[in-house]
Amino acid sequence: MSERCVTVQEAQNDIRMIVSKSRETEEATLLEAGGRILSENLRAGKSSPPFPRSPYDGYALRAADIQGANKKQPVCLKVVEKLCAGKYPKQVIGSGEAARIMTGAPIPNGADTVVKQEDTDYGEGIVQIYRSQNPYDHYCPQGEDFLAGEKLLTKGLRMDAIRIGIAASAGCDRIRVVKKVRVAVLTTGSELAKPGTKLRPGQIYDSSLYLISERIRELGGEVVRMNSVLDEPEILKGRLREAARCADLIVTTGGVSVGEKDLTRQVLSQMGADKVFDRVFVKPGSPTALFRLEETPVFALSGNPFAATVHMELLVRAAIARWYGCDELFPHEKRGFLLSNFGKSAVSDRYIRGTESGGRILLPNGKERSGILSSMNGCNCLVKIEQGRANLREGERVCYIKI
Ligand SMILES: Nc1nc2c(c(=O)[nH]1)N[C@H]1C(S)=C(S)[C@@H](COP(=O)(O)OP(=O)(O)OC[C@H]3O[C@@H](n4cnc5c(N)ncnc54)[C@H](O)[C@@H]3O)O[C@H]1N2
Ligand code: MOO
Repeated sequence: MSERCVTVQEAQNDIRMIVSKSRETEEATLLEAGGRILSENLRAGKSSPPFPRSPYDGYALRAADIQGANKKQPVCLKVVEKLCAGKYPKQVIGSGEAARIMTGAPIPNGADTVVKQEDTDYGEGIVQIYRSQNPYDHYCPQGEDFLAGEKLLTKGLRMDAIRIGIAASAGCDRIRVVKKVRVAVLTTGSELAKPGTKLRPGQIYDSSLYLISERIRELGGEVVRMNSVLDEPEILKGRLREAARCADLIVTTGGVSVGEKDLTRQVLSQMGADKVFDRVFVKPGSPTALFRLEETPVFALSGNPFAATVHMELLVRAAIARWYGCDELFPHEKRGFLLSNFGKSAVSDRYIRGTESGGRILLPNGKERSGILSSMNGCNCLVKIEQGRANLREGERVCYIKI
């Protein structure tokens, strides 16, 4: 069968076609909701604040009563009630009256403004007011934050601290979320050693297993299998079969190049997996392939940890975004400026590591080969160097994706 080499955009279109949006939802308490994806719109049951409230410690009164008041000619009002936060007013404020009020307490009917206590003599029975105010100055109306029935959060949004706070402010203690996508991560390579063990000659520590698994969790997935697999076809087959039984997506690394022990494609084909594409026209990680094993998408990433990271962000993340119907997770391109020069050109688009702040991107000095991971420390974006562009200088415009 002929080789299918796709651009990143074509690969992302393929992913949209083969990964279906999950319909499975569950309930999560607000304490469990961080990072989860809302599966239905969240509407306010009640207005917030539920009553007009005081933004200051002071006196609630009628603005008409204090017109022209100042320190030399104060207005005296009778204090008819004291209202702390949590109390509900019993009195209606009439002309010539005021209520002592604390921040957060309901403003009583009849009053239309609150004068800060610093602008009074702090009187208890009678208070002197030293300033004039307009109606609804220093006044938080009912529903100032949101009204009952208002849509506060749209389905497909990812819950973060602010959104959890918004849900809580609307009185929700549980929200409906999309069930977590279950992902199996298999790294392949007979040279891979488990961190914490002693390296034998020829071995290298398996960084990608931990890197990819943690990234899946950061993106809201559940890692259901984490296996490091020897370059042995039968072992790999067994692991892939198990993974297909329990996972919605499978991510493998290594074994996709042309070497004698590069078995991943071969094994997947022997298992009857359908090939979606063989290669991506991009550097690094051009040997990245996508298969479908019994309907489960299998992302076969290349072994070099940085190349695996690039395709984790461009492709696996696109799949997770699709699964959740969450556009915020999708690796959208943004535009920025380089703060460093970049010398290499490429026959295809190339992604390099960078650190972005305010649209300005610093590149680490050297150490950018796809097997090098340590210089990723502190990086927060992947910068796209378009095919044919060479000798990029500081100040040039580039596209990047945030990670
Ligand atoms: N003759 C050719 N050789 C290679 C080509 C080519 O076109 N012709 N392509 C190169 C490119 S580009 C890449 S990318 C790699 C992809 O190779 P594989 O995906 O088969 O990856 P491996 O050979 O298994 O590993 C590559 C490299 O990364 C190390 N590795 C692998 N897994 C891990 C891990 N989990 N943690 C840390 N390091 C890992 C591995 O030891 C190798 O050094 O092929 C090129 N070759
Ligand atoms: O595509 Mo590879 O990661 O450049 O060596």
